[in-house]
Amino acid sequence: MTSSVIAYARSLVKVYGEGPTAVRALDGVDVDLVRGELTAIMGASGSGKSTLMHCLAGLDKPTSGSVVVDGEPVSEMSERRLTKLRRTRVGFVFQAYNLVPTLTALENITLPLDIARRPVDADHLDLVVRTLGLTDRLGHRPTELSGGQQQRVACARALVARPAVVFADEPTGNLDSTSAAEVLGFLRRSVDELGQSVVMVTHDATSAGYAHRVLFLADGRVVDELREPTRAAVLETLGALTGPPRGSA
Ligand SMILES: Nc1ncnc2c1ncn2[C@@H]1O[C@H](COP(=O)(O)OP(=O)(O)OP(=O)(O)O)[C@@H](O)[C@H]1O
Repeated sequence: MTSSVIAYARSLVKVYGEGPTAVRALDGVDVDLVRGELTAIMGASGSGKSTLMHCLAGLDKPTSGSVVVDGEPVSEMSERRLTKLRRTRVGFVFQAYNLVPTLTALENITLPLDIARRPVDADHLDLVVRTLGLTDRLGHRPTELSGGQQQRVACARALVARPAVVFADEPTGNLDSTSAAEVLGFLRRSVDELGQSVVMVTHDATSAGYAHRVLFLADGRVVDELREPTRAAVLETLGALTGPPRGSA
């Protein structure tokens, strides 16, 4: 592994259930995630995208194989060490923003650090808040913010602790196209300007176009990848994997 790899998986297998009904969600995945890049994971429904992300992030245990994040052997960790890793070394953005409704945007952003009893680096907080365009929204509660603004708060919350990797699962799944473009633009800036490493699961070719690199899964395996993807190239690759794309004219 070179220092340009922030996280990797080797021979990763995840089987859900047992016997004849067992599902092999990951079937021997080898992947290197590059430091300071936005990596998108795409593939048909059921291809294993969420399972891969959850195993990489220490949210789910692989059946076999290994995961290393920022030099830490995630796949071998006890629950206790995993909890610590999730608090300090990885950040999460989910489709549902999962903000605490009674807290302001600023309080939501600093909550993980407060829970971990870690100090807030005011300069970094300021940079993250400015990068995400939230400077004049910090005193607002989630109900006073648009969906796009709430997801930007969730992104700021994931970024503020300077995690090794931010994992985003369909981060724009609930957003209209304008808000989605804003959130994706800010996620990309967090990579280009703050040096963050981000892994994002998405169904959407336009979203994948914001990534440096797209990995394509089929039947629990990485079957293709694109660097500096365009929407058209993503659609073409998906089409080759799953048949002609629908509504892609
Ligand atoms: N907890 C679980 N128990 C049993 N089977 C599961 C579980 N989680 C996922 N699976 C199965 O594993 C396979 C991969 O699921 P996964 O959610 O990783 O796919 P995905 O590509 O993220 O799909 P989608 O795009 O629909 O979210 C699917 O066949 C799914 O039904």
